[in-house]
Amino acid sequence: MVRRSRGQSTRSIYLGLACISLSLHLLLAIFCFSVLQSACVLPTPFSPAFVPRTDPVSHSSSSSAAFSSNKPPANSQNGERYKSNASVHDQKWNGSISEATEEAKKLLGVEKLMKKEKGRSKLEELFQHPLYNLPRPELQEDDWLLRLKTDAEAEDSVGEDEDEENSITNDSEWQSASEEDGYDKVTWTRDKETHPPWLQFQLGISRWELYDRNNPNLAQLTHYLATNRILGAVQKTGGTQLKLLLSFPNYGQALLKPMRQSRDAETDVNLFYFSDFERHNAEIAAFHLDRLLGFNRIPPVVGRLVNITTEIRDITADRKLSRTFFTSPAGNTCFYGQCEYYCSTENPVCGRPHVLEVSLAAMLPDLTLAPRRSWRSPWRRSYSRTKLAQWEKDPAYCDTVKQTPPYNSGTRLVDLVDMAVLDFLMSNMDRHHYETFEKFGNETFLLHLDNGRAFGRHSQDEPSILAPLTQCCRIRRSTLLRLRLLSLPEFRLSDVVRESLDLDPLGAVAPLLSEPHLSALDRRLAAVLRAVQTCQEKHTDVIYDDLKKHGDHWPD
Ligand SMILES: Nc1ncnc2c1ncn2[C@@H]1O[C@H](COP(=O)(O)OP(=O)(O)OP(=O)(O)O)[C@@H](O)[C@H]1O
Ligand SMILES: [Mn+2]
Repeated sequence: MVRRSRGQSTRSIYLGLACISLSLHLLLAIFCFSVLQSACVLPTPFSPAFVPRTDPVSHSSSSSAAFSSNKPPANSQNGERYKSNASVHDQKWNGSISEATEEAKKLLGVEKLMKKEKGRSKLEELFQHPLYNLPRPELQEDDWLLRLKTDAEAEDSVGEDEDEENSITNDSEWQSASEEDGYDKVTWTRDKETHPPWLQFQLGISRWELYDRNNPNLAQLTHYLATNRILGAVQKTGGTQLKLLLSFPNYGQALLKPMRQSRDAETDVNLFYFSDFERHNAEIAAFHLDRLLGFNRIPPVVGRLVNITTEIRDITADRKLSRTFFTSPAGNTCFYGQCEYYCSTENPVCGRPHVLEVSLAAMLPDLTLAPRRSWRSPWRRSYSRTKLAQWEKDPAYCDTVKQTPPYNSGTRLVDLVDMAVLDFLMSNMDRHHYETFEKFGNETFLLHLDNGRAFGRHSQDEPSILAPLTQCCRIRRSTLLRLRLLSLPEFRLSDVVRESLDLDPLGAVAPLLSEPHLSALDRRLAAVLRAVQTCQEKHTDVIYDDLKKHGDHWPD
């Protein structure tokens, strides 16, 4: 009797355990199902991991959409996307849990997305910070570099265009060219919406910056540079190294710099700064870094894979360039062009066998429309193997500079310091000149053009690049506060640069900056902050307070 009841109770314990185990499994299954499902519906075009990382060229459209995204992921547009994707997956995953798991495993980058969800996007958070959204002064008419002529002006000026500097006559000038083979028919009107991205970019240049980071045109511009058909390619004159000017069917142009050495090759220690090769990835990374520092003073640059046989050799009308093409012993198409440095058979630019990585920079308006002034940098190096420049010998050099126009008034000196900070972070020793738009006189930003010799070495820093800061002990408050922000773990400079560069089409081929270069950025940022600290210990007027007009709630 006792044995039977004991047998019964053992059976009910087993039954109970089986029930508990079953419900636990069920719970686990429900939990897994919900986690996997949310991992699959999270991707939006704002997330670079959403993009298959095997086809860099075709993925550029979504990646450049991500480019301009400064909005939080939880905006209404994404909310809508979330809903519709969820319902698709509800239908799809009516099958068993194991099927669902398999489906989930197949998805690329799920793990990365889940991490990202947990960690949020540092880049998006950075661009939402008040220091990146300072109220801008209302722009007056003469604060824009270019403007479209009114109908009346356009009619008056037929045949006498020289009268009107800085104005574009709209479509009439382009009509004749559109008859040429390959160009698009011009359908632009005075309405901004009808303008191709390159024209919107040029019309958006103001006295204070090259572009507005929040303008959606920026993404369209980089997308079009990365994907548009190449109609023409000629050598670009000016400067010392090989570069090409590409033309597109919508009349846009781009400045091409080719990959000349492996991305991770550190500059040879025995090469002078003025003998180093230029790097295509440095041009791309410099644009991203400048944007992350809140400067917006480098024309947008994007990476692209080009077929040098079909997209350059076969279409170029530049005889001097086409004569330099050859097939290497390894069967790769190569060319070397004509220029002062490294344009010889011994230093060819080669495809694999035809494909070459390049950087493409959006072109500034033609010099006839928007003339620029080139300024010799007071901290220019000697470009000699033996001589030192004056600033390298005289510790009080800045006292002289401070008294010399245009550095004796306005913001020119702190503009130079901004440029020195950018250059120190990326170790660019080649800033011999800088340019400004003539129209804006001395009250304007400095163009940070030509960054090809940056990011040459990661294992070493070059303190002399910071001379404008260490010798003048002056820095804009907004710059300093942004630098401090970028030194915090939640916005760490290396992390936001990595995330930003991941959005470039070439980021899918290999990281545009290797990890040692990224950590060098953090190390150098700490050095800049230490230099400011040292200045503050000796001087009281280190900070140029450009934030006063925005209220006094900023920390010191
Ligand atoms: N995005 C651009 N749009 C229009 N013009 C540009 C652009 N970038 C550069 N330039 C012009 O082309 C010239 C040459 O470009 P860059 O300085 O990059 O070439 P480089 O061969 O590296 O020159 P250098 O030998 O002087 O270092 C620049 O001085 C500048 O005036
Ligand atoms: Mn250069």
